[in-house]
Amino acid sequence: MWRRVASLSSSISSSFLAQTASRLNTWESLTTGIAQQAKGVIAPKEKTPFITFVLGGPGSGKGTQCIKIVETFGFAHLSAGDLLRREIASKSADGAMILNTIKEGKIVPSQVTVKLIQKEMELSDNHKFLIDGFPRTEENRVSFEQIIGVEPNVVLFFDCPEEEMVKRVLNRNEGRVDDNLETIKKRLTVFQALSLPVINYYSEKGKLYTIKAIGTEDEIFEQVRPIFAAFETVG
Ligand SMILES: Nc1ncnc2c1ncn2[C@@H]1O[C@H](COP(=O)(O)OP(=O)(O)OP(=O)(O)O)[C@@H](O)[C@H]1O
Ligand SMILES: Nc1ccn([C@@H]2O[C@H](COP(=O)(O)O)[C@@H](O)[C@H]2O)c(=O)n1
Ligand SMILES: [Mg+2]
Repeated sequence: MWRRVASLSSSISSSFLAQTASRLNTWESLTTGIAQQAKGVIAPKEKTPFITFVLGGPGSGKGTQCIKIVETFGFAHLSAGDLLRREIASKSADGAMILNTIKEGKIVPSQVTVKLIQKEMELSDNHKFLIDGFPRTEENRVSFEQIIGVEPNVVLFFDCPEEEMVKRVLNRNEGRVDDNLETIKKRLTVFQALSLPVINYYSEKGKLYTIKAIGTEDEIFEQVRPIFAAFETVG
């Protein structure tokens, strides 16, 4: 588990703690922070996180390609949509609000989604994360930076024509409440208005890798593979 109770000795000097705190890498902001480290409550994670945001319109094939990335490169896959659907299924306090938002093809308040992602990251033993379907809006993006305190290393954008996305979603057959023509149209509008600006932001930052998301699943993965292979070589 990422967040472990540490057995740091209470006899550790304050100067040592100050030095340690100053060396803490970005991992620590995932937890409740340096203050708790200094109190000896939480042990730092050994490895720097490697974060990939996976973006693209509804049905562009994000989830499908994430499965292949996990199999090939050993990432932990955190799908924002799956985490939200799990909240609905667990009948949590936010469940009804999340269900209505998803049915409307709108975006759940960032605080809710980021907290779910944060919890999963903390529970994971992995340090390589694929965060699928997030950030969907500038608000999502800023909220992640503020709460988690890290930026992505890589941003993948699955670029797919609208008619292909609609066809795939309508054929998905997984019983999702948003897989109907009415909601898909709304989701496509939200994607254009709110998600494309986030994609442009990462393009300007030089972090964006655009994948032409047409062809077979294997053909598309052959565009994805070299991106992660290059990072593996770097170390
Ligand atoms: N290259 C492909 N060719 C044809 N169908 C595909 C391809 N990739 C994925 N699919 C199918 O399209 C549907 C949507 O794919 P997937 O669920 O991966 O998309 P997504 O981007 O995660 O969508 P959403 O944002 O709605 O979760 C699935 O039924 C999947 O099996
Ligand atoms: N960052 C996000 C991600 C998703 N949602 C809501 O969930 C719906 C389904 O998401 P998928 O990634 O599984 O397609 C999406 O349409 C949103 O309603 C969200 O609010 N914020
Ligand atoms: Mg998906």
